[in-house]
Amino acid sequence: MEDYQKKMQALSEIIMGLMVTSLGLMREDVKWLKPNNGSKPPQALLQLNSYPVCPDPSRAMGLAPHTDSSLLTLLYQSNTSGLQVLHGNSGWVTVPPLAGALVVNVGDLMHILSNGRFKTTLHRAVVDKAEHRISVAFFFGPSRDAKISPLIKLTDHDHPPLYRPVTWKEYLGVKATYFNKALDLIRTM
Ligand SMILES: O=C(O)CCC(=O)C(=O)O
Ligand SMILES: [Fe+2]
Repeated sequence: MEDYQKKMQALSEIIMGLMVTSLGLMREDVKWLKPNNGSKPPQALLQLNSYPVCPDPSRAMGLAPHTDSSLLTLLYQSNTSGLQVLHGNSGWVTVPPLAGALVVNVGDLMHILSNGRFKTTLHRAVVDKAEHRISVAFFFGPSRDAKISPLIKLTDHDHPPLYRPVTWKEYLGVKATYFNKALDLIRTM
């Protein structure tokens, strides 16, 4: 488990770097991503999900629709389908498990950091009538003291910052109270 977490941490940092550079920025524009001069390293949480067999899946939900509060989430799912994402006019779309593949979910903090360029993903988990399903979610977030706000280089007169600065801890508090309305609550305009 420890080894898994270390590998997920390293992979998250690589994906995070690629996402930042895809916005035309440098990794250095996100100070806490490459900790030096005493700044704390990025944090993460591992969550193990277990969905028992359900005789009538139409009458139960494994995990209610939500967005993750992380920057990004690396999700391993066993070979039973269950994860669904809300996709425009298509409604809930199943993300089938692929052997050897992980699902990468954009979380709320990435939405904030990118000033809405990367959209947080609304998703849910449904249950199966024949198979017990498990999934392992690795939530990657910023260092404890980092205030996450839209990256300054992504904002200008025409693109003002849409969100106020928050730490991960503060944001989790807002989320615990307001759930799927949390992102709207820290919106500045
Ligand atoms: O089990 C799944 O596929 C989804 C899990 C999930 O969304 C979560 O742990 O936040
Ligand atoms: Fe999730």
